[in-house]
Amino acid sequence: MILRILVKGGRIIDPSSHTDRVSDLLIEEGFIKVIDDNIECDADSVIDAGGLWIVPGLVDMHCHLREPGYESKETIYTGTRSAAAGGFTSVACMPNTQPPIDSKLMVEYIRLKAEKEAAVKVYPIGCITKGREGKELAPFGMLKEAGAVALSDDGDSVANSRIMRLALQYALSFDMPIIAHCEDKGLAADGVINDGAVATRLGLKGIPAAAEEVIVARDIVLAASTGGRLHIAHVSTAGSVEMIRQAKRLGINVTCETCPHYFSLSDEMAEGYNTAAKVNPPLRSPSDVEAIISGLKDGTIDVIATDHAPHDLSSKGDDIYNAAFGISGFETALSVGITYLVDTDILEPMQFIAKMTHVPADILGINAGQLSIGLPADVAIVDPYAEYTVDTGKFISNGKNSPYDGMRLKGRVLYTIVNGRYALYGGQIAKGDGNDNR
Ligand SMILES: NC(=O)N[C@@H](CC(=O)O)C(=O)O
Repeated sequence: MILRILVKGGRIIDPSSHTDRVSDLLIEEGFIKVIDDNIECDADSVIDAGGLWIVPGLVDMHCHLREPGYESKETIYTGTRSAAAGGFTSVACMPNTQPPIDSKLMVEYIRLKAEKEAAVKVYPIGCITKGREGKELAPFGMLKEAGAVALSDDGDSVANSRIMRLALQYALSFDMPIIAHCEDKGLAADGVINDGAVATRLGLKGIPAAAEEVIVARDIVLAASTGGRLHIAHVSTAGSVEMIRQAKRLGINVTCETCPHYFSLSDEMAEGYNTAAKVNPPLRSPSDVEAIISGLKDGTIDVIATDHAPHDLSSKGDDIYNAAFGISGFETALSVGITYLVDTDILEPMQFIAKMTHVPADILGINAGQLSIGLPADVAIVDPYAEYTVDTGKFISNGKNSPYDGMRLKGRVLYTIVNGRYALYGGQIAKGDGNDNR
């Protein structure tokens, strides 16, 4: 096992300490030991990081690892290796598994399985309601005690406003955020792509922006009246961004995330009845994409999360009506951000990295997303200039469902270090104890 890793001459970007400078970083026995210019010492592994970014291991507050219940789509083993390939060192997984994560036992199951098999740190998110049925609150206190970091019925809204109100109130006692999937099922009906010109041209049933926005509005009202901690998941429309902007101005306790596909792709991707572009909420119009970008720029949108939603080939198929919603997102998230936000000068590297590191970590209340002396060494080393063509056949994830397949993107993760051990080395998933393939 490697005890010392010395990273030489990289651009250290640590938004939590407002650091952006070229320096060396020394990792010893799992922890960040020194960050300084010209560290001279013997090390078991030395990385020449000239021209590379050294960033805190990325934190994803919204992903689907599919275990238990949907192991043909993904497992904790494959999903966390896919996360490592994308530079993530901490991921929070959604509870829409089978059975759902709505009890102490289920949270413990995920944590034990992760302890044995995961390549990165896994933080379970518990259900808001028992069985995700929207009827009765799950036991928040027990979920928290077992290690759940947030609550969500993701995949569905809590349709009953009274239950949602109770959830926001009750979660306050445990200081847990409620992560809201905002979708009015009556309005979304059996739509498959965004309701708009593209849906009309293709003759497909649309999901209107209002399906998201009416629930965003409701949940903001409920957060205002309860003081509860509301985090709105996968924001996709201009109307949602504007409401959240106003809510923040009014001092309402709300944060939100968007996903790489909502700032880089529009509903035009559905052309050719492309099932890889079918996702919930759907890819929206170009003007929504613009609004998401301005929300990221002015800070209305706090977090970039992947909503990594892997599916097997048979769940996607060719029939857009029957295909499952979801995009396999871990392995393209960072490069989509570099290509569409940093390279285009919309965000500074520091602003961009903040939304994928300490900001989601702070919302979840986990000790991650920063490069500080004495903290566990969770680090990603990235070549921000490397261009490549996405080939989903090469994804580590079992989910090959990505609309970026064949696209040119910029930015590659070369090394991912978790607790001072390599999970990714030279772009390859590490074997054995994490340091065997050096
Ligand atoms: N985001 C998606 O398109 N899919 C999610 C669930 C969901 O949020 O609908 C999934 O679990 O596959």
